[in-house]
Amino acid sequence: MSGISPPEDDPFDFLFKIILIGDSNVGKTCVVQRFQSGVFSDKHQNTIGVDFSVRSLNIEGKKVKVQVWDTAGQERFRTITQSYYRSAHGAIIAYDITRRQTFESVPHWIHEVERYGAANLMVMLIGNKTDLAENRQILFEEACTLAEKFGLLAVLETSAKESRNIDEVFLLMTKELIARNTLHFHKDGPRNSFALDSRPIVAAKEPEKNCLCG
Ligand SMILES: Nc1nc2c(ncn2[C@@H]2O[C@H](COP(=O)(O)OP(=O)(O)OP(=O)(O)O)[C@@H](O)[C@H]2O)c(=O)[nH]1
Ligand SMILES: [Mg+2]
Repeated sequence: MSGISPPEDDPFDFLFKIILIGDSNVGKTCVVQRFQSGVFSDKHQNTIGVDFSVRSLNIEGKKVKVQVWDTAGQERFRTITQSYYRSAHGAIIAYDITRRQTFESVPHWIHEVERYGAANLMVMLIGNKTDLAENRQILFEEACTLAEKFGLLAVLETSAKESRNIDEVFLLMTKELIARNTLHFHKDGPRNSFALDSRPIVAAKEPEKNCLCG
């Protein structure tokens, strides 16, 4: 496990904590690495517990700090990972488009989010490994149906290997979090303090974004 403490002189307008969950080996760590440093490594190591990374984005003139909590998919780490749900603002559930079993686990992950996450936690779904399309076992439409059924924000298909849709995932989530004004950075408060707005999040229809959900 590794930790991040933002330096004192690193101001930001928004801070969002996004937890990445899903079965083991779907590519969560590779997605985060691609987002954070633009690299993909075939060298595989299962995540132990939770790994933290951070990236700053500039969105419409606002400095947005995105903390990503990359969790272990393996069952034996479940108790550790569950303890991180509560303070996350967004959750990304990942499955592997070439392994149906990982898609069938998605309702389980949604249940985990409902059980351990905050009431207004924003949830989106990603189907990773689109570079292996010849081995595809889940159609995009199927994922959309599931996302709609559970009222998720969006579905995007990604490839960490070929860098497809990776930034888009985090941008979509972050923009929605800003748009719904869920988090207000208290410039006059203690360093890096924040408060959640009490307004409930209502999923917006955004068919033009190719997500078909909400
Ligand atoms: N072809 C392909 N392989 C990928 C992609 N993303 C990840 N992989 C491979 O899938 C395997 C698992 O990737 P990880 O990122 O470690 O999976 P994880 O979901 O973090 O697994 P846990 O940490 O155990 O939960 C590795 O061998 C990666 O190289 C992708 O987009 N395309
Ligand atoms: Mg991992």
